[in-house]
Amino acid sequence: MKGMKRMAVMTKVKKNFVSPANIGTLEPAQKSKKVAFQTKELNLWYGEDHALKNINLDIFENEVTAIIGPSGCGKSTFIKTLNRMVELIPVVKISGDILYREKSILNKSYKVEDLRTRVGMVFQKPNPFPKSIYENIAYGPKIHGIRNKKILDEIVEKSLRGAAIWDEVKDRLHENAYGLSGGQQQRICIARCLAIEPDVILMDEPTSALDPISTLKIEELVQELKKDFSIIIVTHNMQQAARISDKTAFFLNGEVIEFDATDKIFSTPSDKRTEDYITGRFG
Ligand SMILES: Nc1ncnc2c1ncn2[C@@H]1O[C@H](COP(=O)(O)OP(=O)(O)OP(=O)(O)O)[C@@H](O)[C@H]1O
Repeated sequence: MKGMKRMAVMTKVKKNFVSPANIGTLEPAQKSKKVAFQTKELNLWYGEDHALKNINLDIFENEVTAIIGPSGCGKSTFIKTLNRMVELIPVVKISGDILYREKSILNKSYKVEDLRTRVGMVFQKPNPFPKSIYENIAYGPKIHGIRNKKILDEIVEKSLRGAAIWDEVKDRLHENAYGLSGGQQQRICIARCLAIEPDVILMDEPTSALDPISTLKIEELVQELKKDFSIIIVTHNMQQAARISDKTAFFLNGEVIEFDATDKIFSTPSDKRTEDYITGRFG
């Protein structure tokens, strides 16, 4: 299975947390990184409401990209365009383009099912299925036709290890996931996402419903996961963006005001509006 190596790396959740003082020190490898997503003059309307305006962003692989901005500025809308979830809303109109691994996902011939196996999503509120922990993780692979119990067992273990929750649940795999704490449920949702072996993980405020310790665990996990995945995280928490992201995009009224290395955004932003937002003068 091609995820074996990837999963082996993911089993170690390191504790070498990036402190705000040394964030964003971009390694030389950065220059050779590939672009996972690229949006070109992306516009989106909900009926008459122009929610995204001329968005041009490059999302690099093996990086954490934080999307910040005040409520209603289009952050969730933006990430939901990347897995085409937004098109479930009938009034939505889109112009421009979104390239995933250099192919237009807005092209009618691009199958949304293919996209969703490459681009996983974790939501604000943990949303496990009302099933056992095991079934939550095995669900996606089963849908993709994997029936062999031994292979499913391996995927479940690797995914739970990858989401840094194996040790906590290994003895209760057949208990209902609803019996776990909110923070554990969120890591189950991340494990469920890993089980389909995505390439990109979209996270929409994944820690906003969690206590500080669970939040820290998810933040550490994100740092570990970026070795194998590209992560895009919407957050209202400035410290979180500063702690865990490599790049930050500041959205305001549907526009990207500034997109840069996170240390630059948080130390010397180019735009006064970015500075006002990150220093809490508005939003
Ligand atoms: N399903 C929808 N139908 C119509 N308008 C919508 C819909 N979803 C979002 N909008 C509008 O699009 C704009 C952007 O909303 P979005 O949820 O993307 O913002 P956000 O930055 O994620 O906000 P928050 O931080 O509060 O979650 C808002 O004006 C919102 O009212």
